Amino acid sequence: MKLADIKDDLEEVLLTPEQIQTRIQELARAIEHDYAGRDVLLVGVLKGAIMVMADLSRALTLPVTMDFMAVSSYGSGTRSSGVVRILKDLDTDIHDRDVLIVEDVIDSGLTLSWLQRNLRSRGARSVEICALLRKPEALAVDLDVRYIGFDIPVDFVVGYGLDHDERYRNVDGVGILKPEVYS
Ligand SMILES: O=P(O)(O)OC[C@H]1O[C@H](OP(=O)(O)OP(=O)(O)O)[C@H](O)[C@@H]1O
Ligand code: HPA
Ligand SMILES: [Mg+2]
Repeated sequence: MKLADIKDDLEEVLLTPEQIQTRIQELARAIEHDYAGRDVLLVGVLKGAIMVMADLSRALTLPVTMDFMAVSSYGSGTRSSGVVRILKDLDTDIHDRDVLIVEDVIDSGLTLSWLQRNLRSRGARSVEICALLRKPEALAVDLDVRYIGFDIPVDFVVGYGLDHDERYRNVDGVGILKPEVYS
């Protein structure tokens, strides 16, 4: 679906598909530079990261391996509960591996703060974060993020993997959801 198909539900368009793809190419160049000659494992955080994972991995000229985790802290609400549950764990042993977590959005930061600590405790050589979006004014924890696509306002956003109650993930860009749609 295109942003235009959900325009009635949107307050405004935040990022067009073109803006997202341009930024993903830039992130890919930075990652290639930093990980040259290393064997990187991309860890996508389901489900939100599916689009970033698909596009970023294909933008890279490095050979990578990919794995996925599913964690949930939101349920169907629009606020993080802070309680992170593993719904699906990695298939990969990450001891001594260079891990790059791929995420769609950093909101409170609670999910990634917990996940980064969890993966580091498994003995990974490095655990860095690449997130397409970050809401600096919503951050509730200090988070060490290596690669960031866009800093955005605190509004609830959907599209390009991001859902509200499981809808809108298949929209090609990112838009701000009208508050009346979720309240
Ligand atoms: O920084 P935080 O406040 O922790 O929020 C960010 C997290 O919340 C969303 O996931 P969600 O739990 O909604 O699952 P989903 O990816 O399946 O939508 C999003 O994809 C991040 O993983
Ligand atoms: O703005 C958001 N949109 C969708 N999912 C989210 N999870 C945290 N913040 C968001
Ligand atoms: Mg979600």
